[in-house]
Amino acid sequence: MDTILQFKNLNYHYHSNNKKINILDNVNFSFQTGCLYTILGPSGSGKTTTLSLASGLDVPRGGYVLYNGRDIRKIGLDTYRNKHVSIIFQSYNLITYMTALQNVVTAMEITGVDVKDKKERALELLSKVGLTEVEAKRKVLQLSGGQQQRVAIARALSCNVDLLIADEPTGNLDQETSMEIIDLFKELAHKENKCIIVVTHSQEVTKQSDKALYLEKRNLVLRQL
Ligand SMILES: Nc1ncnc2c1ncn2[C@@H]1O[C@H](COP(=O)(O)OP(=O)(O)OP(=O)(O)O)[C@@H](O)[C@H]1O
Repeated sequence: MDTILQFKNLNYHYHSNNKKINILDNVNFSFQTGCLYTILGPSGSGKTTTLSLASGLDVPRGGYVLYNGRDIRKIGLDTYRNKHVSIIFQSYNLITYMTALQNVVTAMEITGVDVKDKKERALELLSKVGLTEVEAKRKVLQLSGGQQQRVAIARALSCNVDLLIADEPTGNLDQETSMEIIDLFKELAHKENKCIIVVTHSQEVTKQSDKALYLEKRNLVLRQL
């Protein structure tokens, strides 16, 4: 296991009514490949902020986010988001008038991934996440919530990244389907050496992760599982 993502003296605050509100205060943590992490914490504690910083959607007020030892601002936030990290959302964010297959192929075209036969690669990824070819060729709205989240995961995998970041990926799913999605994340971490970071409110999801982090007093604390 190698360190892929590192928070170094990370600070984040915002101003409200001329008052400085601290969200993250000197956070230091290293995330490794081959590991599924969950981040838990009360509403408003800064979980989404943490994911936004990790995925380069926002920049810290102080400190660094390092990807393979390099400050992501030096890599360039657009390049980082395009080539090194994929984000999975609770609401899937798929293009609903397209098929599952078209969604994955379109993502590959946008990120400019270097694959000869994009359709074949997309079908392979959709099969890996548990969708049949018939399901892959259905419009996404004709798929269940769990199947749509699988499409979102296949899309995230299509740009060959080793770092997947998911914000409440099972928030819209029932318990059984949530566990299936978490099993899939675990498999990707353990068999394909991905680093997967999942924000969740669910204790059940947390129990399935390799390492559980809790946002407490503006810091990330490792919790015993
Ligand atoms: N730039 C900003 N301006 C104003 N408020 C902000 C800003 N950034 C974050 N906040 C506030 O900081 C707090 C932390 O937000 P964040 O969304 O990260 O929390 P969370 O733990 O993900 O919450 P939830 O579980 O409800 O999604 C919230 O109260 C949010 O409104």
